[in-house]
Amino acid sequence: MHITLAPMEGVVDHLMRDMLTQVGGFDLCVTEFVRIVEQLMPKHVFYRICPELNNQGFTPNGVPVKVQLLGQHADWLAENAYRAIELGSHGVDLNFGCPAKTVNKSKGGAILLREPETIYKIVSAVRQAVPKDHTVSAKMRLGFDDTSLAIANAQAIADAGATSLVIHARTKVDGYKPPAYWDWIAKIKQHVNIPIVANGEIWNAQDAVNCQQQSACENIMLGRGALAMPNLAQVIKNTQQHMPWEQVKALLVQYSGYELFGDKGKYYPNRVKQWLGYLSRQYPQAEDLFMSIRRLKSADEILQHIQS
Ligand SMILES: Cc1cc2nc3c(=O)[nH]c(=O)nc-3n(C[C@H](O)[C@H](O)[C@H](O)COP(=O)(O)O)c2cc1C
Repeated sequence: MHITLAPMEGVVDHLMRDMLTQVGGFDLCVTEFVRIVEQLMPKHVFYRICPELNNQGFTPNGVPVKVQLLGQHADWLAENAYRAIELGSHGVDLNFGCPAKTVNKSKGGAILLREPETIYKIVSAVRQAVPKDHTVSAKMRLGFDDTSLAIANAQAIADAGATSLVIHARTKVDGYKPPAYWDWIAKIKQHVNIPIVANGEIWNAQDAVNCQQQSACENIMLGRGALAMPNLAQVIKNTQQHMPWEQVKALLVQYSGYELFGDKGKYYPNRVKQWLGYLSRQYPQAEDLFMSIRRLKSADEILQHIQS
């Protein structure tokens, strides 16, 4: 079984990737998306989203990292994909799943699932630009409004030459509301001939087994579940016990003590809060901590509070 750590804008940054891959069980990470407009993005944008590019695209303990791109302009996505590879990304991933209004308004993310032909154009252009020895993967939801184009979109991605496809088994309209429709992935799988990775709503080992069975996929991607239980990949792969709270707290201190964006540090307390929100699903102590820091604004105050 191959387990990928999901891209999660606003919380799965390079430090989170470092911590979770050290805890172990992950074979691949995908970055938060780089939003591509009509330009070749400056190199510093790629290094900011993916500092692992300074380490040949690996996390400190050697797990490969793949840069994710989001946008609607095939040619610009292709140029930027080439740049990501040149800088050291292990393949590139294309985001056809983001539900954010701002992103969808500018025709990026899940809204493209209304237009399989545009998706085909994007994936083909990127495939042509990226050297053959690098993978081009895509990540999609089951659709925007409904599942009527799910198979057409997956076929467009496969026909355009993508190496693999991650399917988050819900439509944009479903949002993040349970359940995830894993059986839909199995349906799609019958119509495409590239490897598929199943994603959505895996919170424990039993969910992983159910997902694998219903989706007919061996390989999975973990997002919120891995934030709620930092050793979830190990629980699933190597039947580890759940990580005790004391260990989780040590990771929290590490994460909280890190000035992620330097002078743009205002983003950083939000990341800690967001992570605590996910941890609250598994650890009551996290919920208490979240309640006590939720009004705090500065990184220092939050760190002191978490350490106390
Ligand atoms: C806060 C948040 C940010 C996300 N950011 C991204 C992103 O940048 N790119 C992407 O493809 N998916 C993104 N996703 C979707 C996740 O990668 C994943 O598909 C989704 O959370 C379902 O998996 P899960 O149930 O394991 O969390 C995001 C999800 C959340 C909750």
